[in-house]
Amino acid sequence: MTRLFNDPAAFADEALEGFAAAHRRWVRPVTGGVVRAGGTPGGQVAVVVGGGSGHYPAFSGLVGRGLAHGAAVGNVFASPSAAQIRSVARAAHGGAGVLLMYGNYAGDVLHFGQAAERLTADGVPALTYAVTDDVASAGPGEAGKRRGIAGDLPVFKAAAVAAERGLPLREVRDVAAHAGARTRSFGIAFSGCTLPGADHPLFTVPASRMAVGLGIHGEPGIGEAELPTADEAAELLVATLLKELPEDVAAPAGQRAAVILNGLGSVKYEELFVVYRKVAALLAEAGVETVDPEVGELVTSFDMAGVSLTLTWLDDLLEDLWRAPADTPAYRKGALGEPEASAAPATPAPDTEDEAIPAASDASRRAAGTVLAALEALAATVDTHVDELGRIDAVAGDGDHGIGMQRGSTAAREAARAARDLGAGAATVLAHAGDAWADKAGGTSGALWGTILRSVGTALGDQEAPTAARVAEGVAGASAAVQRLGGAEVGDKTMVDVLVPFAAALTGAVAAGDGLTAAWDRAATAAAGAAAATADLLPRKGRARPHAERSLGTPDAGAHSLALITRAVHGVLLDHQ
Ligand SMILES: Nc1ncnc2c1ncn2[C@@H]1O[C@H](COP(=O)(O)OP(=O)(O)O)[C@@H](O)[C@H]1O
Ligand SMILES: O=C(COP(=O)(O)O)[C@@H](O)CO
Repeated sequence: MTRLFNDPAAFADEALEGFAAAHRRWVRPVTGGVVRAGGTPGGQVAVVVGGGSGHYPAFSGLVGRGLAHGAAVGNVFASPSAAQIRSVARAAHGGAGVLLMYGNYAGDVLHFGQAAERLTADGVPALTYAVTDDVASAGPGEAGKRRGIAGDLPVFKAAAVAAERGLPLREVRDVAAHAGARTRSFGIAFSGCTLPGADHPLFTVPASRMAVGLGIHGEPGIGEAELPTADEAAELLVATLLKELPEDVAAPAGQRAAVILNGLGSVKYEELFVVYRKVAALLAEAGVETVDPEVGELVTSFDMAGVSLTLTWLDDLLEDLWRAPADTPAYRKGALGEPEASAAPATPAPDTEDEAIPAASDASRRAAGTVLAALEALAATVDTHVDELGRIDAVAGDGDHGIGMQRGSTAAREAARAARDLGAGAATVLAHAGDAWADKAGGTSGALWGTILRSVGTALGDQEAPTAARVAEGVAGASAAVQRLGGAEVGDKTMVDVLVPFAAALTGAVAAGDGLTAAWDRAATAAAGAAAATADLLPRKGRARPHAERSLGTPDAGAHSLALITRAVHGVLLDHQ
């Protein structure tokens, strides 16, 4: 239970503010996260890590010498936005490029990928690496789909030490990939976490049972079993990881491994030690030499009761990098010499970039009023359904869809209003709204909704009066852009299952001669049907994928919210026709 909070929507920002105030020796706050207080030494690759809030000490607590140069921090259980990541990376840049590192989640992949593209366009060389250590989240044949959990730490550390030793950007990424390929984790949980402001946990486990194969976002495990003793828990964790050796490790005997026994938030250190006692014995029995083991909270999930085991199978290089000293707010080992001189801030992060408002025709400015009304209706419908969207998302996901949509749609409405007040046309109002949505919400839906609004705006332009055909073209463009960006297809149980039939119905009705309002009405009806039909699908993308069976019978959260929004926008079109 999270008891101490103010406005739940401000929780992540306020926690970061307090963290930075408490740890000035190590970190300096910048827009979107924190960087090392002493900066990045000139000519050194900067390793910028990041992810959602709720996982402390990941990610901000891992910034300091011997570990990350900066951390981009998103909302609770939602990836930071591309704008946040870009800002942190520019502040951390020491002149030799930036490696962006994160766990393999849809929102992180989208936003860190977009940030890397924007940084490269800014003249800051940037590469990405997603950690995929959780063996429960996909089979060995699909290792690229696995989530990142406590294995983040050894992989981040290997890359950061390689950067400190002067390796160039590509080689630092190669070291990250090498460490990632040799890192595996597996966990169990006894109760889910409760998000700030929520009155019940994201999942529960019966008292005599445990969830097997936990996630770090309050996702339920992939299975359930009898509650074990501490020794039985250790046996399960060790046996699972010994079955999952990396390709280039033939057998455990004779190997060395970095070991992390990670508490997820409310398992006591003493309990962890009782489990570790057996973990150490079992690894020794298997002939594995443990190197600098860590027992404690390193990647958490609020107050979730759970524990995970991570093994990084070491070779000489990885052992050297794992043993290297580190000095961060939450992770310290060994002794470090005097800090090197930091680079002059090569690419200071702009706090805000005021985009000029391009000239618009009177007709487009009038249309901008309708666009603003549509965004107001959109935000109002999200507000009304925020709890319902969270509940649907919690069935197999992380329960944050309502909060994320609320943050995004509120920011979009405010940005649209400001742009409209400055005389913007329809395209510019939608572009500002889309950027604000992606920036303030982060997460998968933030990136995708930002793209939807921008795509529709591109089709409308700032000069012509929007016709029904242009609106339909814009929606079809948005549908194609979402599929390109997120890689989902119809049938994967995502918002694409609604966006594609919605766009097709709108285009079809307009081509058949319907006016915009009538065509939109038909399309919104098709959207509602398509959203309901996602209840029968098994998810193949996003957070819900590892819990596919559990989601049967419940519609996809993003599909449902999109259908609700299309109906709300129809109300605005009726009023403005
Ligand atoms: N690859 C994808 N393509 C399109 N939509 C996706 C994809 N992955 C997830 N989604 C949509 O995003 C929704 C989840 O949004 P949200 O909960 O806000 O993001 P997150 O999962 O990052 O917390 C899902 O219900 C689904 O509709
Ligand atoms: O949840 C996180 C990011 O993934 P999303 O796909 O945006 O939910 C974050 O907590 C882990 O980085």
